Amino acid sequence: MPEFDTLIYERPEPGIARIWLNRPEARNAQDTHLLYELNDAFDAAMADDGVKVVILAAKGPHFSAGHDLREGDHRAAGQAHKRVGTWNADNWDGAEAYYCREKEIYEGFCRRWRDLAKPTIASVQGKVIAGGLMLVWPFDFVIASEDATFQDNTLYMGIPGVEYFAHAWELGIRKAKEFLMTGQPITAAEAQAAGMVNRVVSPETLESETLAFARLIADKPSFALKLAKDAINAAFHAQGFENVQRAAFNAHHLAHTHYRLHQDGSFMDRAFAPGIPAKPKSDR
Ligand SMILES: C/C=C/C(=O)SCCNC(=O)CCNC(=O)[C@H](O)C(C)(C)COP(=O)(O)OP(=O)(O)OC[C@H]1O[C@@H](n2cnc3c(N)ncnc32)[C@H](O)[C@@H]1OP(=O)(O)O
Repeated sequence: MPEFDTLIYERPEPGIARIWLNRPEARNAQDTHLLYELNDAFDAAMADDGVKVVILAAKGPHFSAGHDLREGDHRAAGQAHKRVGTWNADNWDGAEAYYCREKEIYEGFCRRWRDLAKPTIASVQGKVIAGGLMLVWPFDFVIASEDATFQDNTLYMGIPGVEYFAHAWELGIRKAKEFLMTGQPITAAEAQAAGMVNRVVSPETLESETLAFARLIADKPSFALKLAKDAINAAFHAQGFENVQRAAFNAHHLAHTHYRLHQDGSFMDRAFAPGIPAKPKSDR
């Protein structure tokens, strides 16, 4: 099995791969290393002909607390990975490198994961906050425990939503506006009613119910699964998701730049508005 620092990769049953986010001590906050490892883990599952469906689950009480707010040095993190493809990853004096880094590890990975060639299932408990949504929304199915809540609190930071801007597709236009502009969490039951979650199960049965759901997928022919997924994902394109995503990502970075300019003029590593504490709480 592939080995990772921040993930556990396993094959619990024939046809099924399961990736665990494994930073419970940081509530599965996503640092750069975790995101690149997660991308590599999905690659491993795609390359394995024995895998027909992939589960993304999380260790600990909460699925994900979003971006790692302690990873202050984006410059070092970006340069350490240096996969920022066709963009200039070194120009940190303006907006370019910051934009390009987020384009790759947030928007880019999410769009890629949404279109992975095999079906994917997010298995979710506890809190899913801001960037945590980007480890749920790109995947084909969401099985949520009754205690799961979902929240985009980025407006508190002066940012108009997480980088993967699927709110309207996940919740519908009116609920998406409420979700985004009030910044309040919604429950698993509310998320299911809005169409964002497939099934809500008890915390005790989340793992077994997710596996049972995965079996329903894994007993189908892999090529038919691939074709079905691609056909339904074509709806994103037909509905203009790509254009909305581009516009929203650019607005996201306009907001980053706005707040950086409004602080003390030092550019990088001050992504968040004054008043957001080093360890923000979701109710702020
Ligand atoms: C565009 C922006 C996108 C984003 O995603 S920005 C990030 C948005 N996320 C948040 O605002 C969530 C912040 N975290 C919380 O609100 C809480 O945490 C939780 C509700 C998720 C969990 O609360 P509890 O179970 O009481 O744990 P705890 O004592 O607050 O945290 C345990 C350890 O986890 C670290 N941690 C939590 N969230 C993050 C994070 N987002 N980035 C980095 N570390 C995080 C803490 O610092 C602490 O660590 P230590 O035990 O060493 O003090």
